[in-house]
Amino acid sequence: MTPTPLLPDAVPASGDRRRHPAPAHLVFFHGPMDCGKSTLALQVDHNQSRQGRHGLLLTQGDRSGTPQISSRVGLRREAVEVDPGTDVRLLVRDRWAGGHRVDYLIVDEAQFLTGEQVEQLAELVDESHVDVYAFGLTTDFRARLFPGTQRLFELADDVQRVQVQVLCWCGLPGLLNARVVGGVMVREGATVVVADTAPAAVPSAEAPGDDVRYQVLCRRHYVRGALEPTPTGPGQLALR
Ligand SMILES: Nc1ncnc2c1ncn2[C@@H]1O[C@H](COP(=O)(O)OP(=O)(O)O)[C@@H](O)[C@H]1O
Ligand SMILES: Cc1cn([C@H]2C[C@H](O)[C@@H](COP(=O)(O)O)O2)c(=O)[nH]c1=O
Repeated sequence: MTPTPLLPDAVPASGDRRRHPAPAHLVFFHGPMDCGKSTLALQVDHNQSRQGRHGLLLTQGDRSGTPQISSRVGLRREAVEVDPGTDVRLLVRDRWAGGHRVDYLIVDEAQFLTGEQVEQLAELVDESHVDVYAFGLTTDFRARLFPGTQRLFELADDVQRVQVQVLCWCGLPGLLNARVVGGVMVREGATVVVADTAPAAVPSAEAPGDDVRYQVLCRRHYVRGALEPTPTGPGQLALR
């Protein structure tokens, strides 16, 4: 953890402790792609702001290509884009310096945070009484924890798997994100390649000109690399 906390000597009226006497929390909601994380992020923001609390929305590499939190349900809200060099404590402090309240943070695409940024979030919770609600992928296309996710698992007060099930093509719950490049499932490449689950053409630095998409699979079909059954592949059909 960083030993030099950016303690807000003059925390503005953000933490009205009479109305919110409970300690602040770092909560992490996680799941595979398309399980409703961004939708939930916007719902949490909506419910918090209805209480008169003031939130700051952060994201990184939203699929829309713009600084916003966008849900496939159709909801979207403007957000502040962060990158691996952003000190989230300074972001909040700058808001306070500008006279804005920040009672809570909504952090979408939290899997892309660095471990240090997760520690900064924990510091905001513990030292400045800012609630943090983070939303992100559990694992990458190699079925390994993202670094930000791992640190959130380690530090969050509360870790919750998003309840909505994404279904593999076989009907079982989908847990793992397959990356599909040019129609083929790949297991090597850059950790971060922003793209959707819908089959749309997205230029990729690692495979220029190829379409990149993701498909959520159950573990068995992820391990076997079975994107879907094909009429010419009885072995794949037999997997069902
Ligand atoms: N037309 C629709 N009607 C109802 N629900 C939808 C529709 N389109 C998408 N969804 C829901 O939105 C979910 C994806 O939400 P989203 O917040 O974009 O996911 P994530 O951020 O986890 O990738 C889907 O699992 C599905 O439940
Ligand atoms: C598995 C995996 C995903 N990504 C990218 C793809 C999308 O842009 C986001 C996840 O978006 P969602 O809101 O959860 O649908 O992450 C990646 O860069 N690397 C991966 O391994």
